[in-house]
Amino acid sequence: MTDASVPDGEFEFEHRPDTDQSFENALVKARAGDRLSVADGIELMTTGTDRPGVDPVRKEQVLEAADRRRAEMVGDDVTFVANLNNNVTTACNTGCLFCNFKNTAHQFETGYDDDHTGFTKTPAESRAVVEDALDTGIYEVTSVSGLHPAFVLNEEHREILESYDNPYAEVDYKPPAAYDDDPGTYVEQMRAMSVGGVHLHSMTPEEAYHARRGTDWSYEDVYRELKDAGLHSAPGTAAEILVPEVRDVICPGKISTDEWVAGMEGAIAAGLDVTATIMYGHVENAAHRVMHLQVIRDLQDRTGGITEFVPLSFVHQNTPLYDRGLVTEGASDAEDELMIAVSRLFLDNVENLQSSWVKFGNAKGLKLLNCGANDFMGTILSEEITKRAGGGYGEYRSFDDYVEMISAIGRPAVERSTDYRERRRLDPGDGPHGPMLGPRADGTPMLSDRDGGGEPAHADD
Ligand SMILES: C[S@@+](CC[C@H](N)C(=O)[O-])C[C@H]1O[C@@H](n2cnc3c(N)ncnc32)[C@H](O)[C@@H]1O
Ligand SMILES: Nc1c(NC[C@H](O)[C@H](O)[C@H](O)CO)[nH]c(=O)[nH]c1=O
Ligand SMILES: N[C@@H](Cc1ccc(O)cc1)C(=O)O
Ligand code: SF4
Repeated sequence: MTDASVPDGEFEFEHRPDTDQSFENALVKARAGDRLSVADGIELMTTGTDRPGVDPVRKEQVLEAADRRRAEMVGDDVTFVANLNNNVTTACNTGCLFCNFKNTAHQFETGYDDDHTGFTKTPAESRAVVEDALDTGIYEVTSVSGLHPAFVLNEEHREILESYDNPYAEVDYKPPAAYDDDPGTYVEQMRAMSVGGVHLHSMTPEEAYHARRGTDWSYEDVYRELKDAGLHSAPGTAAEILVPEVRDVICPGKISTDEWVAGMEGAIAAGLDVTATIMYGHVENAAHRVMHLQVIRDLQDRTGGITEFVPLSFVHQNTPLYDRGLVTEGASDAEDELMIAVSRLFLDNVENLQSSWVKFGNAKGLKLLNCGANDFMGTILSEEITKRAGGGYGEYRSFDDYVEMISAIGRPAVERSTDYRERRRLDPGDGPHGPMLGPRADGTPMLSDRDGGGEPAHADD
């Protein structure tokens, strides 16, 4: 398999999917549950490096092996969480070429005239959003945001940044007075969102980097302070592809692979669970995907702190990568299936593998639950990242949608906590369904008057 979405001859990567392993050997190891090498993983991801394109028979063999491994590792339950996404701000100067979530920060400055689609919430506004959602029964709030130049960890951090001669140029800092809306400090946002016993899942390694920029503070210290302010676990986005030659193309302004790993280790050392992600289907090839999986597996060997792995399929429509002709499309169905399957087979130390209905839609999202995935994400209630990138699968799934879809593939539907330790099996014959694990949840359907977003909630759509 080549990197199909890349226009011919565009990138001369050092790492290419050629190996000295054979597909058959790799498949034998995968079926036996032996630990796979990167060369093995590349064979499975490509269905053989000795032939062009995906071989449909071999692909089915890989998917079947992964589905079996899923059943052995975690059983048949399909889990999901009652959660809310709350993005604090879209202001960001990092300039990732795959991202249309952000708006450059100067557009938020007082006196900027042209219209823009961005927003910044004060801590009080964030709290109000979480408060409302708590009444619907959510267990978790997930909060990921742009790196607003006025955002700082705490007042001590602000003083340090203000002591620079030219803080905007040197450490991407401008005081709140320069902007229409003030995000406050990260600590204030954590305090605001961790209201009423909700589980707060926030602060990606990229955001943690921003929360310590211009200081010599460790990631562990920063995450400890955030934890004291109410943070419970950290999302492992900003991972994208953890191979430098790919980051150089798609996100040259972002933290490096090593920095991402250091951030995750800091969060885990501070006592937080973390998730891990890969964002694939753009300029990278199958070798990069498997190299990324090895970074994750090594991190998990050292820490055991990763609760789930989330393959995020690149949504290309409204992104600079697409506009500039650097990619022509996202991943194919076969690439999505193999990404999930090889993640299950390669990551022998990560229990939970998420199928993201936001990225894949219902039909493919369900299919992937038979290719190695065991988790079907969360209700989320609102979504900005995929929507702004041009994705059309909506912003919400109800518990009834979940039970209907998961039952349709013959699997038990299970409400979970963020850390997967609390679980509640739902009885398909006993609807209407609502959450029970959240601090204010009592089984009432979350938003009974809303539909499932951008597409009907049928397993066969
Ligand atoms: C939008 S950022 C917000 C948090 C923070 N700024 C960061 O970079 O971690 C969260 C993640 O969304 C994902 N993302 C952004 N644009 C995407 C796209 N077009 N398709 C798929 N995933 C995307 C990336 O994996 C990114 O790390
Ligand atoms: N895959 C996507 C997620 N996943 C995160 C989950 O919703 C949940 O927060 C996590 O499993 C921890 O419990 N969130 C998105 O907004 N978009 C996705 O594509
Ligand atoms: N916010 C990310 C997805 C995500 C969030 C939290 C996680 O723990 C994992 C993945 C996106 O939509 O692209
Ligand atoms: S992915 Fe995150 S860091 Fe990169 S531009 Fe988007 S919001 Fe900013």
